[in-house]
Amino acid sequence: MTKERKINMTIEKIENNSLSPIVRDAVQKRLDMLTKPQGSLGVLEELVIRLALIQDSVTPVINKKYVFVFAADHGVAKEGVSAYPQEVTAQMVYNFLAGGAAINALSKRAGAEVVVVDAGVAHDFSGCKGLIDQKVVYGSHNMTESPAMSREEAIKCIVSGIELAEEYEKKGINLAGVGEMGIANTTAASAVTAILCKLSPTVVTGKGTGIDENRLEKKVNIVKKAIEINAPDVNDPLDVLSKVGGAEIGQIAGFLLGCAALRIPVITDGFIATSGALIAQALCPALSDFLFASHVSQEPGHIYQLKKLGLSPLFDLGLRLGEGTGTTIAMQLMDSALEAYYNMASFQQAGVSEKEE
Ligand SMILES: O=C(O)c1ccc[n+]([C@@H]2O[C@H](COP(=O)([O-])O)[C@@H](O)[C@H]2O)c1
Ligand SMILES: Cc1cc2nc[nH]c2cc1C
Repeated sequence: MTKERKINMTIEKIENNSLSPIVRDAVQKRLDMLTKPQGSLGVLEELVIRLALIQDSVTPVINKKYVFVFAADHGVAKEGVSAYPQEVTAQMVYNFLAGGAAINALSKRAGAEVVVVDAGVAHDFSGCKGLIDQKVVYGSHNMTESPAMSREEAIKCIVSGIELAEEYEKKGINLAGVGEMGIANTTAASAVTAILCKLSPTVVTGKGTGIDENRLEKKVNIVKKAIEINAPDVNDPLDVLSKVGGAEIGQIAGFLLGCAALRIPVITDGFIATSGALIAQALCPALSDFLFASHVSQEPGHIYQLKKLGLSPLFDLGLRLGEGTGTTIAMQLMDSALEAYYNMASFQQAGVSEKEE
């Protein structure tokens, strides 16, 4: 099967995944029987309903969670757009594998396994244990000089992401989180967001790992230059991905599509992961039905991305780390929602009087 065919078949599968009104009504009915004023568990009730709809079951299950950290480098790092040097990407990959990063600590609390994916790091990891090798590029090209990737590489990224979701479905995954690592990737995410949300780079570009005002001004100009030079076609998500995206953004987009096709609920993290979601949504608008947003990032463009996706973030904790950190906290909220759904007594069981008409 050609790679294009694989992508199209995945999109068709998502479009054919219906969300059953019968499941929705049954879950709502059960929630309303529990000993609480109707609707009083707020967003937790919505989480139960959405999980049930996605899994197409009135008894949704979350007992096999994974967080996928997609890592890649970006040629545009040469333009001085990040507060940290490019080699930090590979160094952090080793840190993830050794268990020393924030995502390792937080995933443990959430009961999720961390999966580290080399989507396009500019480093040779051969012989490195525990790393999933899906390297499409040794770092992207500097997008102020040429397209970040070729169209073929962008397509390869999407397909690798889809296939990863398929592989983990076989392992029984029933909740996924996506995160990333890549020095300078907020520059790529800003360009993708400016184009797909039709906003100025000035509005969506932020300080990433913590650059000062002076460098922020330069970063905005770099994003503008990359868009000017490459002229990505807003109606062609693969063109946008190849010209101003990056390998981790592309693999995240593919992974989200793969999860949606297989009815695996999936949570997106911060600004970069969500730029992958924008590419995926542009390829398949029905994607959002299968996607959750964990938090709202400090990056100014994140709220616009979430608006475009039609998703409400679950919390705002001032996070701007990435790695999938927000998704682990969202997983715990989902666990709480299901605990209430399965373990509360009904009005009848507890002998509590129901609402007066
Ligand atoms: O998730 C976010 O919203 C987020 C916001 C700012 C920075 N990051 C992380 O910081 C790195 C990119 O920042 P920068 O300044 O190098 O473009 C990359 O590794 C991301 O995981 C992540
Ligand atoms: C240390 C460090 C850790 C990160 N994790 C995600 N992005 C990061 C960027 C830096 C610089």
